Amino acid sequence: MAERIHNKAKGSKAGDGPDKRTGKPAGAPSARTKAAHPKQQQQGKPQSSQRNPKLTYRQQNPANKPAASAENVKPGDRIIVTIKRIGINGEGVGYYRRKAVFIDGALPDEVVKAKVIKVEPGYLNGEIIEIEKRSPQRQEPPCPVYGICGGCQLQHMTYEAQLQAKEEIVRESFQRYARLQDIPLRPIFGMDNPWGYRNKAQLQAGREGEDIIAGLYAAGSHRLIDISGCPIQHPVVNHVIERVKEVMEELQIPVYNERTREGAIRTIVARVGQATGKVQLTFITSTDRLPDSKRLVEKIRERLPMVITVAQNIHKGKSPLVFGNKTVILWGEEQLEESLGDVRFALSPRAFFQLNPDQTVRLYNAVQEAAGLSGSELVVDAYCGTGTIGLWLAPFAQEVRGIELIPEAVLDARDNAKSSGVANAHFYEGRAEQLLPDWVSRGIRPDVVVVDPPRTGCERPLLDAIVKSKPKRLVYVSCNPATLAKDCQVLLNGGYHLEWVQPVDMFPQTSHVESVCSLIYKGF
Ligand SMILES: C[S@@+](CC[C@H](N)C(=O)[O-])C[C@H]1O[C@@H](n2cnc3c(N)ncnc32)[C@H](O)[C@@H]1O
Repeated sequence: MAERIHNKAKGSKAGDGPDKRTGKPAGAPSARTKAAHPKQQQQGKPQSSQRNPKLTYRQQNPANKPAASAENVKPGDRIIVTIKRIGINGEGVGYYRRKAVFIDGALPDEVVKAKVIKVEPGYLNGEIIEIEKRSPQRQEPPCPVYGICGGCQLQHMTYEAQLQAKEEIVRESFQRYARLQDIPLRPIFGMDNPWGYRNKAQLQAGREGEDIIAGLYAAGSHRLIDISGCPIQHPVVNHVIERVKEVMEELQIPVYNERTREGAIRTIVARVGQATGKVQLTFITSTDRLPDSKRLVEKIRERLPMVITVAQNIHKGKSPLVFGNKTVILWGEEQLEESLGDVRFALSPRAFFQLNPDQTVRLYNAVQEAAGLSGSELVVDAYCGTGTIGLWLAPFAQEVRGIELIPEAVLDARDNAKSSGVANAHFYEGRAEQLLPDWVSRGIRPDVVVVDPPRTGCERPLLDAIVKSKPKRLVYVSCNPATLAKDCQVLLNGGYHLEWVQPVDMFPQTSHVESVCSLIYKGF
């Protein structure tokens, strides 16, 4: 089922949508009635100032009897919660009779009346019914599909408050998981303009009546939400996506239907080069043949002069990966040129590249500072992806060795080294938790190790090999403060000292926060 919601907020059936956590209908409002969505609710009523402050909430609201104790709480109960902080997924976190309550769309210092929707031994999930006391940090989210498309979690919060919340998330994680009460936390690197920063859109194609739509599935469902003019997407990318939809509609290009397994185009991917403004456009198809591809390319070339590549990637299977293995260039250049600082990249349609280039430069500068290179060091870049961090550091080191699991990413890393003229960086395919211990057992002792693992953090054998080989500096880059703090605790127990933690806001309006940790080996 597909749904189209334009900036002008056409009618929608979003109210049937499931809740992110439960997958059950959550009564999310349509774009037309968006002010009613918890994340978009502007003012709770009645005003707490109109009440008799001497009466308890229960005395003032006899009909809304709160549940007797946290143990007896059941789904459907109404509870009053004061929100203490923003949780790792962007939800408001408060306590009901000492039990944690997670409430989507609630902000710190707000008092909310919530319906309990899930009861677990350690926590409750609630849904806002009414905001009793509203935070001054609450704002009207600019996006008409906010709270429905699931891409952003914090648009209902001022940017300043988002940054503060992200610092708190990092601090809280170290307190909770590393038992460090007072960490050397630097102020987060925020963006001057926290909108329009994403250089790539990857949108599912669908149909609504005669219209072609492109968007994301509503969280936990197969309901496609059309996204027009996404405010965190680069404007050129938004423009390209809109024109491409028009051309597909004119030519009646068949889009893939998940249910019937008929049609061709599954996903539209548009990536803009930050330095050039040129766009690489890829159609991911479920079939080898893309119907009417010649006229499709012609019309795109006529209307979108910034597009320098039209590629087709074939993904026939059911795999959850977005791209298939085969890519054909239908017209134009094989690769998109991109650069970060002085490092140049040539990106094939499937190649991974950071989505926020400006903040990536700030992130990598922090990594470079933490690495403290003098030119004589052997640096290991574990979990290196397409080699971006290793290539950033290579001019300041004797040698860089990157380790990456995905073979294509290793090939891209080697290509990127070539196109940037970097001769002292070598990239190895394998598991960091196997290759590094193996190197250490063969007497290879890195001076600096950089780790940038997936959200799950580093595998224990890797941490053990680091502690065993004692590189003088360890740089931990992480997109998950919880696993970062847990892994840091292992390293601190192994003789490392936490010099500083630098959070970086790579994805404004979302709850994600990236951090760089500088750790120095001091022994005991
Ligand atoms: C967060 S990304 C980091 C990418 C890169 N450092 C960058 O800045 O673009 C994590 C990378 O680790 C890779 N990976 C996942 N598990 C791995 C493992 N056990 N050993 C080596 N690489 C792994 C993933 O394929 C992915 O490219």
